[in-house]
Amino acid sequence: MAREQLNGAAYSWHAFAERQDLAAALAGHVAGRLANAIAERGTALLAVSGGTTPAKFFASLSNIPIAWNKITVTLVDERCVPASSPRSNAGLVAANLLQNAAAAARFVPLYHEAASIEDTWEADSRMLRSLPWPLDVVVLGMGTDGHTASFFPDADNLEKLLDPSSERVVFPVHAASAGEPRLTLSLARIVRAGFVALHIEGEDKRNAFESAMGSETRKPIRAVLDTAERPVEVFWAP
Ligand SMILES: O=C(O)[C@H](O)[C@@H](O)[C@H](O)[C@H](O)COP(=O)(O)O
Repeated sequence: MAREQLNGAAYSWHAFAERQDLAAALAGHVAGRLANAIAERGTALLAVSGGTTPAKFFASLSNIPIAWNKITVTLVDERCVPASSPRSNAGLVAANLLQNAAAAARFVPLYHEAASIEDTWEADSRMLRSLPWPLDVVVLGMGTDGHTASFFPDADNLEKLLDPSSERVVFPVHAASAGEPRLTLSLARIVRAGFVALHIEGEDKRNAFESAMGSETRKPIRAVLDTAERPVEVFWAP
């Protein structure tokens, strides 16, 4: 687990030969952090990303016997679609993580089918503020464009999304590259987590990550690494 220092970005690189091995190892790290949080403060707050990468990790984590009834799970970001949509991160989490032992966890979604994304945003801000912040664990994904969460490079409010001093919990995101309108946790909430993991798979994403570490143009994933209160733990498999 070499600690890499590329142009000042502090992170630990955990490489695995097989994606299933990564899933089991990441699940073990996350479960351990959640159990520690419960021991320390009687509860734990976990935020996970969606997309196509995390399903194996979710399945591994769902089977680990920790005190899931004391854990709140929420999302790093969400597509503004019904939970029944195949694009829904809430639907992905329900089908893959909130199963087995983890079925006892409390899940708090970001998106509710409301009149507008802004209505959802306001409602979510009030509801999400009541969660037991700070995050104990956050698991991020990344796109080959260097986005993470819904911090898309073409987002119309990217500066606000990446403001480390923001008091906002959640922001609406409109970005042509995002597909649907999104809701995303603010960078400020993500970087204060006790454990920040980045889960990426494939050569394209490894190249994109290394490019973001060395690039003059500051990609969103680099903004997270630069402002995280602890080195980000990167989990990668080919
Ligand atoms: O809602 C989402 O899409 C995610 O939260 C997003 O940040 C994701 O982690 C990356 O886009 C990678 O997605 P893949 O795992 O599909 O490559």
